[in-house]
Amino acid sequence: MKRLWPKRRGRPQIPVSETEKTLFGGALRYDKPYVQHELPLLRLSFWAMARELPRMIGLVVRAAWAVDRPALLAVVGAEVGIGLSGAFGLLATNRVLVALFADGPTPDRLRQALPALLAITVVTALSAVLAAVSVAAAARLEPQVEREATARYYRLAARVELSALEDKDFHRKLDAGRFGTDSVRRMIGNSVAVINAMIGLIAAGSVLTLLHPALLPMLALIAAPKGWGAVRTARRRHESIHLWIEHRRAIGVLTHDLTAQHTAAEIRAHGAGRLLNRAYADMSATLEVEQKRLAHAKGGTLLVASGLSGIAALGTYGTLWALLTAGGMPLAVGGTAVIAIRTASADLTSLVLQVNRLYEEALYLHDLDVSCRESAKHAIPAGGLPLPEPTREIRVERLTFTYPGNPAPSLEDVSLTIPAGRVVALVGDNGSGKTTLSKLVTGLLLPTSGQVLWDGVDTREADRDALFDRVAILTQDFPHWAMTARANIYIGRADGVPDAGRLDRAAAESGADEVVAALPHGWDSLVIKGYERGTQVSGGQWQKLANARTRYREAPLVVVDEPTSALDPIAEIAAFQALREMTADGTTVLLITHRLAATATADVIYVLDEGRLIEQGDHAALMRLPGGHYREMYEAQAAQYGIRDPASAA
Ligand SMILES: Nc1ncnc2c1ncn2[C@@H]1O[C@H](COP(=O)(O)OP(=O)(O)OP(=O)(O)O)[C@@H](O)[C@H]1O
Repeated sequence: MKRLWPKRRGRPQIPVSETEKTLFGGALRYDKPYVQHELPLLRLSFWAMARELPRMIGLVVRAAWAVDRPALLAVVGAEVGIGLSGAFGLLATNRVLVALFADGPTPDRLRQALPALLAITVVTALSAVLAAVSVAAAARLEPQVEREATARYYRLAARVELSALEDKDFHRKLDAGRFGTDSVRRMIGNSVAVINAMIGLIAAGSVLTLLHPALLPMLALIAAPKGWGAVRTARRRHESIHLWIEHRRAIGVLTHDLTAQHTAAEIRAHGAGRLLNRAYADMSATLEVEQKRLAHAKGGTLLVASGLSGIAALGTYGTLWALLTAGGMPLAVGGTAVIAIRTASADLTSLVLQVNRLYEEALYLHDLDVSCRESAKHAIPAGGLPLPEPTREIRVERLTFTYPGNPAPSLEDVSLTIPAGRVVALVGDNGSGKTTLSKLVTGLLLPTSGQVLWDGVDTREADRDALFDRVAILTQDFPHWAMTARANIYIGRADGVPDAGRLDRAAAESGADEVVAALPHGWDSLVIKGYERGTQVSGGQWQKLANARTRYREAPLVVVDEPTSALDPIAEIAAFQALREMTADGTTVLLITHRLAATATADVIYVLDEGRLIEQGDHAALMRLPGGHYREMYEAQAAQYGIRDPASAA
């Protein structure tokens, strides 16, 4: 059968159905980091894999040692015990056979065999107890190792600089790490199986060598084809999974859309459901062909492996026969040898399989390691210069910022001042740099050149945690936390003690109180559908909850990016009025909006265009600028309502 994945010649193409071409413009390829593992894994020879074995087991042992030494020692101790019991059991079996095949009356021979039989019973029972100890200790280790690895990964990920997250390469590495957290757990089971098979093999091999030195190479001949078959089948399966993974994903995307809520209307009214169902039938038929191919290939490989193994077994048993008939080996020893050969060949096959799996998991574990190291390298530093209390002004000086990988800067040579206790508005066309500027002001991004100074303290050198503590943000795409309405507000100051009075105030000021009053379980309602106490809230209601969250933070600088985009006209007017009122206690409001009626009352308005600051002043001053961009934008909006601003008449 034609290889789908020719050795060392890159990635072949799988058939692309008409459906995929129509719906996805071709095969749906993952942009995921684990694709990078396909080739190294498949190119690695079995022997290279075996050489890697100690390092891989070392990784797991170190992780386990760090979280639960007693459990690790219990697993290792039990596995060694099981191996030794196996060897002892084989020797005892030999004794039994020697006694049974000896001359003399049967009752005497049985009496002779009795001590060895009792020893076998004890050893078998001990082995069972040790196996239970190993399973229990491994089960205790697995979740701990996984938890520790996962917690470390997410702890580090949550501290990464925002600019690093914008870097595609870093993001890939970070993303790849997620798959490694599962691998650590799975590697414990694999490592235990590898240790178990190795000890069993050494024990059976030693006993065989003791019985007759010619038997050990025979054993290798029996086991080798089975090992080859196992690796070949596993590798072929692995190739297939990676090669077809996007295809399966595409099928998943289709079937998910068929039952999703947000597609339900068009699935029915536009007939999209018929198209998706046809697409499912088409794509799953292609996949079925691959599954059949795999099954045939597996059958063929198993047949060849079993045939070769059978020939080797025939040779081995022939040798045994020759040794027995030539009188070079007693019959009892021959019997023990047969048992030892069967045990050892099962251990060898299992060893090959488990090493194969271990290697695959180790690749993902390596990703986790890289991801954690890179995250630590790009972490927001702890500590730094303290900020004067209270903040009087934030100054932006000759600020330029370029996103990683972007050819041009998103902000260029921008200088402006944000005085405390004022409403400062940022306006400009889409993509002019307003959101980016707000992220630099709040220390979420650091300048490429120039500086942002909080009362003279550069955000690069400031204690960033202290800086974040003074900021509340409401982004355009604010998070819809899948929690209760109450938790959606409390998370606004997640490290503080929940304060019910503050929550009530924030809710009243933002209109969230009315939203919550209408929810079936009030503040305890889950604002996600599909769960008990769950309910769906509208876009505008979400925005009120998010507004409340920002207010609950009670931070001296509030940055709001299109805070009213989903609100009805009355709620919008109230929201802008409430923002204005926030300045009464000295809070600074940095307002980003395209609703220019709202910026008319701002103390200062900065107009950005293609990353540059082009105009500044209050509404009246900007409306007096002939041919000004602000004036042009304002008049365009006002014209929709047939309004003429008195300031522009000047
Ligand atoms: N994460 C990012 N990675 C790369 N480029 C970005 C990123 N975010 C924004 N940009 C680019 O930076 C420029 C400024 O974007 P920004 O979001 O700051 O504009 P904006 O004025 O807030 O736009 P809008 O009014 O549409 O919200 C745009 O050209 C945008 O494509």
